[in-house]
Formats: sequence, C-alpha cells, structure tokens
Amino acid sequence: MNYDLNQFAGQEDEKNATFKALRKLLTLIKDEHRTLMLAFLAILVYAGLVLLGPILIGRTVDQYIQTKQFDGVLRNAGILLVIYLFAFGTGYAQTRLMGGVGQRTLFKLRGAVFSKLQELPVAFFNQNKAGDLISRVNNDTDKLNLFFSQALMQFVSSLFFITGSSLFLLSINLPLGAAALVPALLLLVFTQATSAWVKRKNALNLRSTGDMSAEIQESLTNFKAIIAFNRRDYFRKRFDEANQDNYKTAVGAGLANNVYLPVYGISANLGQLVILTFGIYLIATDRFTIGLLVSFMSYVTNLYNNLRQLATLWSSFQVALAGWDRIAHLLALQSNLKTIDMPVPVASTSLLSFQQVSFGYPNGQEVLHDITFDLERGKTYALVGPTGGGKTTTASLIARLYDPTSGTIVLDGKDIRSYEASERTQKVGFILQEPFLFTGTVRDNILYSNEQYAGFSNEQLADVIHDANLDELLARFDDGLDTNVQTSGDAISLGQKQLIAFMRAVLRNPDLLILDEATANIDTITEKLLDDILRKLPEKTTRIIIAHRLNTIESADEIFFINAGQVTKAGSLNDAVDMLLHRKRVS
Ligand SMILES: Nc1ncnc2c1ncn2[C@@H]1O[C@H](COP(=O)(O)OP(=O)(O)OP(=O)(O)O)[C@@H](O)[C@H]1O
Repeated sequence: MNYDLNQFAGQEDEKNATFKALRKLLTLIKDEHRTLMLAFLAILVYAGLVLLGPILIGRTVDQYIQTKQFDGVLRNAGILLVIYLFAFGTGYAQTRLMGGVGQRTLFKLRGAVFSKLQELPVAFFNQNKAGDLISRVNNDTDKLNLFFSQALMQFVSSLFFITGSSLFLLSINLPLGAAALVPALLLLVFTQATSAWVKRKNALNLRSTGDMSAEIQESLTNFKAIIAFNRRDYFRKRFDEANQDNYKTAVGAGLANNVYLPVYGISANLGQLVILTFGIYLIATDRFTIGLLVSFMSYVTNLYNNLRQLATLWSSFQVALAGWDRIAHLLALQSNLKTIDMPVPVASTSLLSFQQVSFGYPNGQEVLHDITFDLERGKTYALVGPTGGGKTTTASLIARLYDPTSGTIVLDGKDIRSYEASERTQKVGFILQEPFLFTGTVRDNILYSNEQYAGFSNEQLADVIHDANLDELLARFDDGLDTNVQTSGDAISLGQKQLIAFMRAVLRNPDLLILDEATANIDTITEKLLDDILRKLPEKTTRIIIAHRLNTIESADEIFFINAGQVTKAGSLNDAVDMLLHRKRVS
C-alpha cells in the first residue's frame, strides 16, 4: 500500500471539487449545529437590521428633509440609532459564538490527525517526513481554524447582505436594480473561473511549507553528524533552496489570493456609475425620487462592499480548502495492518512458524523470498548473516511492523494478523539496537506499556527486579529506578539505553524475546551478565538473537543463516562461520 501523502498533491481538481470539499469541511462542525443555528440567527437579524438603514434614510430624505420637518428627521435618527445598537449586539454575539466553534474544531481536528498518526503503520512513516506531518498537524489545521472562527460567518453574513441588498434594489426599481446587478453577475463568473487556480496556488504553498518544515526537522535531528562532518554549508544550502521555493510559492499564492480585490473594486465602481447615471436620468424624467436614489446608492454600496468582502473570504476559503485537502488525505489513510478474523491456517505446535513468507518493502524489491521455518517453545535461536541479508526485516515481520506480501506467520497457533495489538505485544518482546526511550526516569522507561507493575511502589518493584535477576543491571544506574532519562540528551550512554530496553523487555515476560543486535554496545562483562539473565528466563521463553558477533550466539540451540532473503539452517557455529565467510548454503 502506498502511504506517500505527497502523491496526492498537484492532482487535477475534479469537477465541483470545491463544493464536495466544502460539504466534507462542513461535516467537521456537524456537532456544533446548536451554536451554528444561533450564530446564523444572530447574523440574519444583524443583516436585516443593517439593511433597514438605507430605506429609512431614503424615506427621511423624501418625507422630512425635502419638506424641512426636522422633528421627523430627529425621530428617524433616533430609530436608526436603536437599530444600529441592536445590530452591534447581534454582530458581537455571532463573533463570540463562532470563535468558540473555530477553536473547538481545531482542537478536535488536531486530535483526529494525531490519533490517525498513532494508528498508521511503520510503512507510512517510512514514506513521509516528520517535518511535513508536523506542518499538517499545526499549520494546516490552523488554516481551518481561521476559516471557521472568522471567515465562515463573515461569508454567511456577506451572502445575507448580498441577497438582502439585491432584493431591496429589485423591489425599489426593477430595471435600475437589474442594471446594478450586472457587474455582480460578471464577478460571479470570474470567481468561478479562477477558484481552482487559486486553490492550486495555495496547495503548492502549503506543500512547500511542509517541505521546509521537513528540511528543518532533518537538520535538527542530525545536528551532530552535520557538525562532525562539517556539512553545515550543505544543509544551509538545502534550507535556502527550500526557503526560496517556499517564498516563490507564497508569492504565487499571495498573487492568486489578491486577484479578486481589484477586480471586485472596479466592478463596485462600475455598478455605482451605472446607478448614478441611470438614476439621475430617472429623477429628471420624474420616475424616481432623490430619497430613493440615496437608498439605492446605499444598497449598491452595501452589495459591492459585501462582494468585495466575499472576494477576500473566497481566498481564505481556498486556503482552508487546500489545507483541508492535505489533512483529509491523511485522515483517509487506513492502516493495512488491521486485526483480521481468520481461522488458523495450519495447526502448528511451534511458538512461531514462517510459512512460505515473502516480503518486499513498499515501493521496493522483494527482500525475503519464500521463507519457511519453525521456532519451538523455550529454545534459543540465532539469526546470523551478512549485512543487508534480511535479519532485521524478518524480526520486523515477527513484530508485525509489516505484513508479509505472501505467506503466513503463525504465532502460538494463530495467524499473527488475528491478534489484537495488546495481546501480540504481550507475547513478543523486542530489544532493538537503538532502543527508544522517553523522557522520565529509569522506572518510567522499564515499565513503559506494562500495566502489570504500574501501581507498584519502588520497593515492590525492587523485589520483582530481583526475582528477574535484573538487580545487577539496575545497579549500573547511579540513582537506580529514579535515574533521570532524557531522550534528547546524551546523559545516558547507548549501552545503558540497551540495558533499560533489556530490563523493559524481560519484565514484560514475553513468550518470544527478540534481541536485534541488542548487545552491540555493551562491554563483554555486562554481556556475560545479560547472557546469564537470558538463560534464567522462564523455561517457556523462546529467544531470538540477531547478532554479528558470533561469540554472542554460542548458547543458541539452533542457528539460522539469512542471506539475500533466504533462510537456511546453519547446523553448528562453525557452519555459520563458514557460511559467513563463503556466503554459501550448506545442509
Ligand atoms: N525501510 C526499508 N525500506 C526499503 N528497503 C529496506 C528497508 N529496510 C531495509 N530495507 C532493505 O531490505 C534488505 C534487508 O535489510 P535488513 O535490515 O533486514 O538486513 P539485515 O540483515 O538486518 O542487515 P544488518 O545486519 O545490516 O542489520 C536490505 O536490502 C535493505 O536495503
């Protein structure tokens, strides 16, 4: 399965894509319908009140100003003031309501994107850069927040104003109203024609922001190598290129986003010019009054101001849509490592059985070819072989970081795909060459994801550690269980990290314990200690040791030689040495 998110970028917009995306976008706020209804109501009242203004002013001109009845003028001014105060109140209410909707949607959306990231398989992270993903979680979701908290309601209010003003214009004088709307219709056609282009420009910009973020992340993660190899200039150049690209796409997006404003501005001016000329002609021929012309001009101004506002919002809508596309592609991805209901294919008494397993990494060549082997309970197995032969890949399949391309892996009598993740991780323990640690204490790290001892006091835990023969290892840490561990810092050596990973795996008491080059950074005396601990593990525990140093596999009951994606039984340690030297198959 292809998990590359950037494969979606630059795809041509399908027909009506904007409205489809809008519908999807609105599903994000479907839980907010009460607040939305209230906000809509507030905005409807607000628009209605504001639209009453011009007609009242027109009446005042015709009825009181031309007849010089100033008490009438004052009365209408008072009414107008009340109307505007109410309008202010409803306008404020809708801003408050929608601000909350925006923040809640952002909160939920970030949560959904983050949960999705937790759910996706290793292949997804192999194909996408962390920096780009961070940009999706932070930057793209924020674009949507801006849209929901500000733009959406302004959008709706502009639509109300445009509809209201148009109705007033047409009802006051049909031909004059129709003439005022012609430039507006042309604008709609223009907007429709340019929207896809504007969205594309914004999508390019968001993508290059993601690329830049990925570039920053890579250089921050590898800062030691960059300094040690004096590659700062190289990375600075790469960043400059990403920055340059981001600048160019930002200019492109800015240009696209601003294309509407001047066009809308000139249409507004044209509209007013038409009304003024046509209106004065109508007044001159006694078919219109000055007061009505004042109202009319006011509605036209209102109409075009809102169209202009719509233009600005339309670009912010396109930015939100482009951001939403990037998030929606991520949310739509499904893990291909779902737990599957399936009957046991072949009854097997072994703890683990590979049955004609082949595997290739996504977008890569086949790495393991038709592998079949069985591991019995309680035995120790060694996987040896040249670099790149497929040892770690075999271990990754046992941990179900990937599923085989073909064939079946049977764990404890059941297809490995039919286990829930919690049950599988309980059965299979892993100690990796580069263990993952979290910021906290040694205690936090060795109990990571181990519910069994979570509530234990340090004293109780010390007993458990003693029973598991781990106290000598714990003694290697100055403050014992309370020793601080920092993932980013180097306060703890790689060997110590491996010891923590070792204790963590042993305390989980798995049926199958895999050590992938797990003692590569440990001195020979400690290594002997680990060997002892491994020997004393409960009898049922099966151990798989992946090692380059052959002295570490002396205690193995059986040795498998993995080379070029093939697995062969090596027989004895000497056979394994022979195979490694000659890379040939025996038995
Ligand atoms: N994430 C990946 N994506 C694509 N190909 C990969 C990936 N990981 C490993 N490979 C390829 O799979 C093959 C087997 O690699 P693997 O890591 O299993 O070998 P190994 O025997 O464990 O080597 P080593 O002893 O160096 O750890 C190699 O050709 C490697 O290039």
